Amino acid sequence: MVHAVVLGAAGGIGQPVSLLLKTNPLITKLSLFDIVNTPGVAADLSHISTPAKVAGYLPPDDGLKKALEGAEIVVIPAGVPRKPGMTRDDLFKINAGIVRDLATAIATTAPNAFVLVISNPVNSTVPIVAEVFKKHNVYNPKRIFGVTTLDVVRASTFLAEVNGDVSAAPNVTVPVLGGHSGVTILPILSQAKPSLSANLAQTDVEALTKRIQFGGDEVVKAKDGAGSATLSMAYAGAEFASKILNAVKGSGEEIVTQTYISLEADPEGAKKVTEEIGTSLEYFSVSVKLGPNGVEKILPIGDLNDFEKGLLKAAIPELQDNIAKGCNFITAPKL
Ligand SMILES: NC(=O)C1=CN([C@@H]2O[C@H](COP(=O)(O)OP(=O)(O)OC[C@H]3O[C@@H](n4cnc5c(N)ncnc54)[C@H](O)[C@@H]3O)[C@@H](O)[C@H]2O)C=CC1
Ligand SMILES: O=C([O-])CC(=O)C(=O)O
Repeated sequence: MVHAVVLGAAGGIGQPVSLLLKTNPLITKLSLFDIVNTPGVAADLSHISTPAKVAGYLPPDDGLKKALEGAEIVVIPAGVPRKPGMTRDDLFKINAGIVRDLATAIATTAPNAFVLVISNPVNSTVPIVAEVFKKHNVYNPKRIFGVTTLDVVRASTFLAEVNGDVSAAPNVTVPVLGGHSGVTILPILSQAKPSLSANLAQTDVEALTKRIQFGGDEVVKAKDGAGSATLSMAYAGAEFASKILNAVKGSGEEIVTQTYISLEADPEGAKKVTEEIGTSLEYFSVSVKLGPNGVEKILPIGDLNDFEKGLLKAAIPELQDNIAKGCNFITAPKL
């Protein structure tokens, strides 16, 4: 019996992610909120013969509060996407306020829900959600996640392609750490499983790294003004939600994934990661073990080669700026 909510459910990601959540047998109630079109999306999905009972909500008559009542997992793809020439940080102006307002509603109506933040810039929007929760005295860093699964999905696909066997992609894993924008995305290809093809030259590794870091731009360019990744993001978002739900269910299997979180989620694990990074960062996409309460353990980064150490060093200034910008938006808002 799980009540899942999608905020921004009528959008390019919102619709397909709602579809995929409707097919998750663990979800028994699916509430869809957006500023437009949710009654139609909900009516459409409600004809699918899976357990979840679907309802659509709009802002009038306290729709957001009604959608969130009793929510156990909230997925947030609300906000504007990029157009060619824009960075994710350029979305901050519009999306920061949207995410703040939605986080306020969650903090007051469903403070114990798992919150999965998709809206960009993720490096800043996750700190925004966390600061709003702190303000309402309901902060639990184990339950607030930046969804970076698309980077992980891309890494598997692109590496399988480079290794010459795309069909192997489902069994290829690459930890992707750091953040979710350009140089802050850190694919740790030296830890890929199965390991990189031995005849891959360093120039190929660098090209592959760049492709994973800028995979979002590839889609923005191909869509040519019509938005950014939606379908692959919906797949990734539903995969991540399913990992959380399986961990909550306590299936017994070990669930490890990467996600952008506050390192406060596991102070013991964070100590080691901070030592490995060499700088104290409040938020970082790390490998985590998930459990019934969300983040159970932050896992160490592990060995990096010199190229990866260089990537990590290059990611830190942008991450620091993005984190500070998100936190300050709530703690020191400009008048
Ligand atoms: N984390 C990640 O890996 C990825 C993140 N994204 C981000 O996801 C976000 C959404 O992208 P798309 O779905 O393509 O955009 P979209 O424009 O197609 O959909 C966004 C939806 O949000 C709704 N919305 C706007 N303000 C709202 C509010 N206050 N409350 C509820 N809903 C509201 C809109 O009405 C629209 O339906 C963007 O910020 C994009 O950059 C996109 C791809 C990957
Ligand atoms: O590139 C974008 O703006 C959307 C996104 O985050 C991604 O596809 O990774």
